Amino acid sequence: MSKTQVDTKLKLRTTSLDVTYTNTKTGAEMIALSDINLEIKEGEFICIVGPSGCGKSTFLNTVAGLIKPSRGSIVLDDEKIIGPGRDRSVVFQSPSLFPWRTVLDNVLYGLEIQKRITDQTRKLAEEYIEMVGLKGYENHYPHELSGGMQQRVNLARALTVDPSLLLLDEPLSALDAQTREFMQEEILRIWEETKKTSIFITHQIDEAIYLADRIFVFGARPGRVVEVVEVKIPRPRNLHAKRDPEFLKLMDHIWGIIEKESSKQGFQQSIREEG
Ligand SMILES: Nc1ncnc2c1ncn2[C@@H]1O[C@H](COP(=O)(O)OP(=O)(O)OP(=O)(O)O)[C@@H](O)[C@H]1O
Repeated sequence: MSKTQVDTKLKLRTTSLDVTYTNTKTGAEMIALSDINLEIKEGEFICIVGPSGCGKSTFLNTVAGLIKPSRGSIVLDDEKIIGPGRDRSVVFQSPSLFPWRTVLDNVLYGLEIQKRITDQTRKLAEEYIEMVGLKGYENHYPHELSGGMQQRVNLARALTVDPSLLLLDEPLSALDAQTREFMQEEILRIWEETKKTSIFITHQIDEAIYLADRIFVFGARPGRVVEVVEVKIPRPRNLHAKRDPEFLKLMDHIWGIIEKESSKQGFQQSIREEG
């Protein structure tokens, strides 16, 4: 899907969003997110980057409905988010598959708990298994699959329930570098096919630029959006896009922001090493 084909319908809006964690023993409060005001359009692929501990996962989990905001609101498809819902699927870093279930039964799990297994949804599950490149593995068990294949099963499970919004929290970070690059291409291909609005957290700036329409760069303590970077590299993209001069310019720009934020907050670790 080219940039111009992205529907302009508003998908998600956060308004004055704050999240504060309270230490249950001491009662001490820690502001994890402060005044997040964002808009995401239907069909957009959004990446979130930022220094470690800046609240990326907290943001995703709040959109997932797993964390309650201490102030502000999140509206998805014109409805305020008040808890988890079937309109959102989350893919975490580790595949979290049931070892005693086959690939097909793992993919069907989401539909099963939503009591939506029919001949039609079963067919849909099979189609997603094919889309993620696992046709022929339907009756295999997780231990018979590589890490990359397991994460594909996870992705197929998340897509099969047909969520309105796909939330991905560092889904590729457990993979080796080569598999990760391959999976980045696969994720783009699947996104081009499904056009699912997606929010994807990563520590790798190049991964964010490669995948995203826009990148939300978070700053730390308290977590907030310091810049929204638009990626104008044309789609469809392939790995050659990583050598595009615009790509390298964006890399430098985003590194600059993150390093500045990290040093402001006294983060001594090299963020470059993480990427
Ligand atoms: N359940 C919790 N209770 C208290 N503090 C928490 C809790 N979860 C996260 N935090 C704190 O909130 C801040 C933001 O954490 P979060 O995991 O959202 O950051 P992150 O940007 O996703 O980090 P990373 O990049 O290292 O995964 C951190 O200081 C973290 O220690």
